[in-house]
Amino acid sequence: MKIDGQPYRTIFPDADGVSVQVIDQTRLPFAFELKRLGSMHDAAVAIRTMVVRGAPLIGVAAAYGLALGLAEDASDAGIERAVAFLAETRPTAINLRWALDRVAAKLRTVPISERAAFAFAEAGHIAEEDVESCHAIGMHGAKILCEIHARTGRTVNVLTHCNAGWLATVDWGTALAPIYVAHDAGVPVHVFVDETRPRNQGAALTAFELNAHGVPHTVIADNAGGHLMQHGRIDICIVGSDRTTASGDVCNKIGTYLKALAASDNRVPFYAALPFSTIDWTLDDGVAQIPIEERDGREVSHLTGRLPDGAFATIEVVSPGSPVANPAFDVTPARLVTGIITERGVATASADGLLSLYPERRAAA
Ligand SMILES: CSC[C@@H](O)[C@@H](O)C(=O)COP(=O)(O)O
Repeated sequence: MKIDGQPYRTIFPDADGVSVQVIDQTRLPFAFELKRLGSMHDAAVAIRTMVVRGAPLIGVAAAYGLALGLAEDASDAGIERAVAFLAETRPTAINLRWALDRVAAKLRTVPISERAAFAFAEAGHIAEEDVESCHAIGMHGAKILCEIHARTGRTVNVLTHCNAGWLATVDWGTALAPIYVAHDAGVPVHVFVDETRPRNQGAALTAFELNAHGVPHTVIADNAGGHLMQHGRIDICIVGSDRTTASGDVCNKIGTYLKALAASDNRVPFYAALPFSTIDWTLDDGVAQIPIEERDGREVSHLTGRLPDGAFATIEVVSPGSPVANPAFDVTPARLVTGIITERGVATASADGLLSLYPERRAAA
């Protein structure tokens, strides 16, 4: 994706060859700044504080974090310690654990002196694969948008929640990739962007991306989606996922479930777009089994933004002393999901649907 005409990825190796650069997402949309991650500790802090966020991106960041950790201690015990340390930075997105396990498994047969460099290269491979997967998701998902346009003959109105765009991945995005592909192909698309309280990833990040790419969009309060659906103003919902069960339950940013309920009530198709690295084949009941991250209540009680003089400021918005709770994700059961868009195509949200795209998982299932 391009910012002011210059192509960017959200994470890339630094010119020094031993560290990585990331786009600092805590500064967007008001400042576009890069941040250097030079150690495993830097990577862990960046993931925890959401300098980098979005399931596929934190997987890649964790893989680079592991490589940086091995530069300090590449022993078997060092690998285990680094994996445990990075894995607990954010509990819900399975991509993080998946990326760490993939790198760690390959490292076992690599001589200790070569492990850090091997892991750094492997993190790069994961990043490349993510770009390919997300582009393929875009191609498959764009067909659905083209069909809607062909049927209705007018602009396709998409509702999305949180940020599942290129900022949440290495490039392209998941839920937004079909929108970019369709828009670039000349299909008229307009996106209703849920602001996505408490951290406002929709208002800040999705709107920033769509602006940068010239995709028509409108930011709405989180509670507006149901009303728009009742009045026929949404043709399709597309969201991302942080963890998808083998049975097709989709865990995504808090509030996604309510959008799926409204979509079901109004017969609006509801799709989740995700790469294979987001599927947790060990789970079959998302509500019961997926760990939901509980974040700091300050994200609910306070808001950060820009003052008229350009300075960043954090203000309190909740009655002082009132308790707050901040579950960061919720689970949308498969029965509310029309389809799952992956790099291999579109499947029904069910065990059979996912296995039809990933037949190699049949034996394990
Ligand atoms: C392609 S990203 C899918 C999800 O990671 C995205 O929708 C989301 O919920 C991100 O949550 P975040 O808490 O900002 O990391």
